[in-house]
Amino acid sequence: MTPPVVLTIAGSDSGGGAGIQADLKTFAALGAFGVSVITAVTAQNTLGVTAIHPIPIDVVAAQLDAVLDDFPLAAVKVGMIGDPAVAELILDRADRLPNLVVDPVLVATSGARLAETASVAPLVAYPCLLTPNRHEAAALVGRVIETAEEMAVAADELVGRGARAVVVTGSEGAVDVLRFDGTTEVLRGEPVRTENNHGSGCTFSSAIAVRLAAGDPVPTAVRNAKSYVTAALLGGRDWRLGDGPGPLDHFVF
Ligand SMILES: Nc1ncnc2c1ncn2[C@@H]1O[C@H](COP(=O)(O)OP(=O)(O)O)[C@@H](O)[C@H]1O
Ligand SMILES: Cc1ncc(COP(=O)(O)O)c(N)n1
Repeated sequence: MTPPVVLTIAGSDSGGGAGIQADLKTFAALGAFGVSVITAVTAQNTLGVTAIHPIPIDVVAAQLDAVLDDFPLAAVKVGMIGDPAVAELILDRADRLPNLVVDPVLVATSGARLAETASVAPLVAYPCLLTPNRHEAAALVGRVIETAEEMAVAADELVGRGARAVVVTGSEGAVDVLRFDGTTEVLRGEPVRTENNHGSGCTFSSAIAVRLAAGDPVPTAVRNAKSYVTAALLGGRDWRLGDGPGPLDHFVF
């Protein structure tokens, strides 16, 4: 059977654990056919980011149009965009981008700054499914977020700005908060004791996109994606693929 096509619009991670590389592995692992629009090339490994080269906007647009002109997209995941012009491009083509999941990538797990808050601002007001981690949600609402209650208030505020649904993720504690359709759901996962969490956010948002493409309602897609990330974190727990926080085992199944 022909698989559903899922698009990632994101940056390349030379270390293979996050960005486009994590997205395409997640798509393949969960049964989707992945296509990609690369917005930036990062020189990166498990220890950090040493260079960022944004792709010129006309080349980003050409990639997007090449994909749109030939593939029936079932869902789209947006990761690192780096430049407000890319956000504007996505908004301009948004009526052809179904099941839009936006991970407002601002800071890498290693702490390196990957984008300015202003670059994702135009997308935050679009009715997409937003997946900020606690720190990204804090940058978007302009205050520190620590507790699940604060995550819920921030998610509600971001829905108020136009998002269709918001999941604020809590990293190691494995507690995420979903705000959708007027209700708040606190998702309590199994906390995995691991150093290897590089790309967990990219993997989570990509898995949500695949599950939406498969027809899951939003809360089911988010729960299924969370189970997949937990399994991939468990699978890669003992891997030693670099001196810093390593990647997940995307093909754990
Ligand atoms: N150590 C962990 N154990 C269990 N779940 C985790 C762990 N680290 C991250 N997660 C989960 O991975 C998903 C991605 O979240 P997060 O790591 O916060 O994203 P980001 O990479 O953007 O910081 C969330 O569902 C979060 O709860
Ligand atoms: C190119 C690129 N995109 C995104 C991330 C965020 O990774 P994480 O999922 O660990 O927050 C990254 N480190 N590099």
